[in-house]
Amino acid sequence: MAKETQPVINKKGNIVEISDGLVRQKENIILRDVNLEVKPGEFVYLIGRVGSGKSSLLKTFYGDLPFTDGYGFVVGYSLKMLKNRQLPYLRRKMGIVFQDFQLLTDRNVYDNLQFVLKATGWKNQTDMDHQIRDVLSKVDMVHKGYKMPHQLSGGEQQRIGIARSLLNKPDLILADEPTGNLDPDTSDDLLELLHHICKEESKTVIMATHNYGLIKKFPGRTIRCENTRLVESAQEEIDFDQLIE
Ligand SMILES: Nc1ncnc2c1ncn2[C@@H]1O[C@H](COP(=O)(O)OP(=O)(O)OP(=O)(O)O)[C@@H](O)[C@H]1O
Repeated sequence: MAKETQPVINKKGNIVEISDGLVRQKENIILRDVNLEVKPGEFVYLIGRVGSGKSSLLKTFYGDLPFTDGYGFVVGYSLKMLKNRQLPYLRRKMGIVFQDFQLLTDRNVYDNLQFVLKATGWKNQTDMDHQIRDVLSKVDMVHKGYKMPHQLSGGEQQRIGIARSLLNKPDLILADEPTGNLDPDTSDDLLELLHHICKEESKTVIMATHNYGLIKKFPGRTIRCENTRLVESAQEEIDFDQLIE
């Protein structure tokens, strides 16, 4: 796959910028008047009640939902002008982490990672070996490459999910409820890892979560989806109890 060389930030220095945007699921408007600016290296939490639009917003960022109104810029791409053929390039610049890990169950960790590399155009075996080792070491799983997904704990599977998200050296990580299937201690470890990757690897992270305990433990910029709008306020002003479903 050819390299795309346009800068991942826009003229205002944002890696993500939406102004006057709409987020839709078919004919339904999920979020309106969406205004959001994210600088490289930020860690942003996206919160809100069930069905408030967190996943829809993330899907809009990775081109899974069309962006039809307003200005939308993500990692160098205009969301409005996005062509189908550009989707693989956009998605190479971002890593996506899902709640349910989404590992291929019929192959081991190494082959899961190699599958993604091959699908995104990597050919040289030595380069692939090196890259797989590198991402596994970032999540402290370098000796688990031979394991099948079912031989790993939930926390370990999510570490592999994060390793997979790092394979193409993305600038942005989108994590949709990444701790949703993990127990509290494992969730803490995972958040520590994501914050570490944000800081040490200079990645931008946008994470949707219901786990407000985690936000209190690992503070960060917090944006709410509320009544079809995005609302931002200082963390100490958020009444998390109001948000519990
Ligand atoms: N594939 C779809 N087709 C039509 N409507 C959808 C689809 N997926 C989600 N929706 C609707 O869009 C709205 C927002 O859903 P979304 O999944 O973005 O919310 P969420 O905040 O991520 O919720 P949760 O916390 O449960 O993950 C909901 O009303 C939902 O029913």
